[in-house]
Amino acid sequence: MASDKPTGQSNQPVIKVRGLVNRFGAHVVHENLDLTLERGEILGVVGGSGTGKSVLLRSIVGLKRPNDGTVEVLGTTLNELNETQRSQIERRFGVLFQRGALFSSLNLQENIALPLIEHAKLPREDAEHLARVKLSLVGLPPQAALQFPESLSGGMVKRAALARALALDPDILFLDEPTAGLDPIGAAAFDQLLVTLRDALGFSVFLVTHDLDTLYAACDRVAVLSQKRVLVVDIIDKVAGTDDEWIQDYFHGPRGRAAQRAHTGSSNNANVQE
Ligand SMILES: Nc1ncnc2c1ncn2[C@@H]1O[C@H](COP(=O)(O)OP(=O)(O)OP(=O)(O)O)[C@@H](O)[C@H]1O
Repeated sequence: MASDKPTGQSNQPVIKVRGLVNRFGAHVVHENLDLTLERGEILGVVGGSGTGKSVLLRSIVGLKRPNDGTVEVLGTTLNELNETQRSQIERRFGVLFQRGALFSSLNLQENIALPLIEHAKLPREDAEHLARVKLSLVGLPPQAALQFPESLSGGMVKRAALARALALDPDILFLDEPTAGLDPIGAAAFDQLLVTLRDALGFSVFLVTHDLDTLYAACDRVAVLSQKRVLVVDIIDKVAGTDDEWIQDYFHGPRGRAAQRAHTGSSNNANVQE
């Protein structure tokens, strides 16, 4: 289970989604969806394929305009903002998408320096120096700075993409399937890195995942998307106990049981005997 949350400057939630509606033509993806991300927490967002996890993430970061409802971020309601105000808020986000994280024609140092040059207007030399600091923060060796994405393993690419998402010291980190495509050891190392960085830097995390190990290892709370809304959001043990077919299959199928055993260090039999 993740370690204790760091104490934030305020107890206000960092994201408040209320009454969210998203549609594509006649297809309703979200209907009156409510969700809150508390300051300093890692919130895992799960649900069956097509339940709208990515659309929810995109609605919050401003890539999809909701059809109705409000998204409040860091105390500000997004749909009341003009373009300049919106881009100021968006600078406080770090986003790591499943695909297309890095530019293949730039080495890692240049990739991570880019937002620092474009948004923070740093001179190239300073930006690249900071980029090397970020790369070491995510556990990459100094020589990785001059390597190109295609020469790296999947795990190194994810770390580099995380370094880029952290370039502007975000308040909120959005991750879409960060451990997809990683082997179990690489995925576990990424989960641990995420918790360590959150503890050290104090950001809040909105994490879309299918990875049960990530839910157990890194998330403070878990939100389940189903029936066009958030069906339940709570600590993982309570979510796993919810009376719902998808939740029971997901958390108590063979993979769910294995993930639970790996993270509690006890078997279900031991629990039954208690
Ligand atoms: N740009 C779009 N145009 C039309 N329909 C879309 C668009 N983006 C998403 N959808 C639809 O919205 C629904 C939710 O998509 P979304 O990608 O958010 O699901 P998801 O829960 O992230 O799924 P998965 O776990 O498979 O990644 C799907 O039915 C999808 O086809």
